[in-house]
Formats: sequence, C-alpha cells, structure tokens
Amino acid sequence: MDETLSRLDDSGVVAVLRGVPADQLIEIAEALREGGVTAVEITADTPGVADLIEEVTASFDDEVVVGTGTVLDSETARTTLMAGAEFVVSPSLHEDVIETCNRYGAVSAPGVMTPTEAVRGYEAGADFVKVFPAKTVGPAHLGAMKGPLGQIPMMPTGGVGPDNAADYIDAGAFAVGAGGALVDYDAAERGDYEVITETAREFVQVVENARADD
Ligand SMILES: O=C(O)C(=O)C[C@H](O)[C@H](O)COP(=O)(O)O
Repeated sequence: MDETLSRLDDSGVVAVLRGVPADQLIEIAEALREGGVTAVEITADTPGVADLIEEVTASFDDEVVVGTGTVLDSETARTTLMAGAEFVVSPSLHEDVIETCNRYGAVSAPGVMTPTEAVRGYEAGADFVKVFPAKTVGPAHLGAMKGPLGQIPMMPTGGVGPDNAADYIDAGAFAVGAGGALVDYDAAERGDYEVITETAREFVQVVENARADD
C-alpha cells in the first residue's frame, strides 16, 4: 500500500477543514492530533490554502498527513502539492487532477457516486475514491458498490459523524472523511480546543471498534 494511503488508513478519520481561520489552524490541527486524527485536508476554497498547507506541514513533520480538498482542477492540485500536500481529494471526478497527482507521486481521490465513476477514477490512476455526498445514499450504497468493486478503497464523506461512521466501516469503507461533525469552529473561536480533541477521540474510537468487530 502507498505510504500516504496507509497513513490515512492509520488515522481512520480524515478531517476536512473548510474555511479554517488561519490563526486557529495549528491549534485545531494539534487538537485533532491529540484526539488521534492524524490526517487533515484543507479545502482549496479556503483563503490562502497553499500557505496554510505549508504551515501545517512544517509544524507537524510526519505526525500529521496533510492534503487538499475540493480540488477541481490540475492547477490547484499542482500548487498545493508544491506547498507540501501529500494527497488531493475532489468532490467530483477529474482525470487531469488524478494525472497531475500521479506525475508528482501524490495520492488522489476523486469524488464518485456510482460504480461507473468509481471504476473510471480507479482506471485513471486514483488511489481511492471518495463516495460523496455520502449522506444522500448512506452506508448501504457504499456496501453495494464494494460488492463487485472490492479492490477499490472507498472513503465516504459528507454527513459522516461518530453516530454513523461504524455503519460505513461495516459496509467496507477503509476510512471516513468528516468536517462538520468533527471540527467545532465555535469552540475553537472560544479557545476551547479540548472539545475538538474529545470529538476526535470519540470518532476514532468508533472507527477502531468497528474495524475490530470485522
Ligand atoms: O468538497 C469536498 O472536497 C468535500 O470534502 C465536501 C465537504 O466539505 C465534506 O464532505 C465535509 O462534509 P461534512 O462532514 O458534512 O461537513
């Protein structure tokens, strides 16, 4: 398994940071790390995304694997990979983004909703697929896709939280992506980073328990 992919697998939960305030980024990443979430994706629509990626990468060395989310074009993929991103996630399928990631030895994950899209992304060289938006189809959809497509690692994102993550792992997801249910920006603004650590801890525990039950 690719090393970056295996680090995402180790984390089990990939944090999606959209619009994270620059002055809270490191504390939020540290709070997540302390709770066991060691994979963080900063979405490309966050102002100054390349600088933020560079900052987190420099602050955590190899303790936290950093990627870019919401990548819709190869220019954004390249710019953020040069800033230190090790994986690139999209809400949709872009073969040029996958190609750019492979050119630079980075992991890529297109967003897919159907078996045809999953196979197309995998054939194009993606390392795994993000089933997005997971909440509109649920774990049963992912499980049904994994039936014939067991070779394609799948990560559901969109509406995934500690209350339903186990169902996705049981259905065959190798990890889950989460933003809203994982990162409480109001708490961060109050300086209450412990809330984020606690949620991360609970979330990771749910995933680990579900894996252990398999
Ligand atoms: O565009 C992307 O690349 C995304 O990752 C879309 C969403 O930001 C995530 O799906 C997080 O969704 P929630 O966990 O429901 O907050």
